[in-house]
Amino acid sequence: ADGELNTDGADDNKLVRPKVEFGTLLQHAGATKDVFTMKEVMFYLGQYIIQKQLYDQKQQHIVHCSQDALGRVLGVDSFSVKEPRVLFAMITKNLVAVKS
Ligand SMILES: C[C@@H](c1ccc(Cl)cc1)n1cnc(-c2ccccc2)c1-c1c(C(=O)NCCN2CCN(C3CCCCC3)CC2)[nH]c2cc(Cl)ccc12
Repeated sequence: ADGELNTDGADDNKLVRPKVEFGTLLQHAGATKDVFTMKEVMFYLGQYIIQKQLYDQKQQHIVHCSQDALGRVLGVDSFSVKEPRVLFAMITKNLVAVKS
C-alpha cells in the first residue's frame, strides 16, 4: 500500500539504485543487476547476512556487522531486525531513487 512502511520496503513499486559499495554487497549475495525494488534489496541483504553468518546465534534477530562492510555502509556496529524503521533509514542512505 502507498506510504505504508512494511518489512518489504517503503513502496514495492519504486525502483532504487544502490550506491557503489552497497551494490557490491548485494552482488556478493547473488544480485546480478544494478536497479532493484526495495523488496529485492531486502531479500539480498537477508541472504548476505545469512551467508556471512552476521546474525547472533543466540539472539537471531541481532545482526553484528562492525567487522564487515555492512557495518561500514550502514554506519552501525550492530542492529536488530525488529526495528524496520531504523533499518530502512540506514539502508535508504545507500540508495538512489530511479525515475520509473
Ligand atoms: C522479515 C525480514 C525483515 C525484512 C526487512 C526488515 Cl527491515 C526487517 C526484517 N526478516 C526477518 N528476519 C530476517 C533475518 C534475520 C537474521 C538473518 C537474516 C535475516 C529478515 C530479513 C530479510 C529477509 O529477507 N527475510 C526473509 C525471511 N527470513 C526469516 C528469518 N530467517 C532467519 C532464521 C534464523 C536464522 C537467521 C535467519 C531468515 C529468512 N532481509 C533482511 C535484511 C536486513 Cl538488512 C535485515 C533483516 C532481514
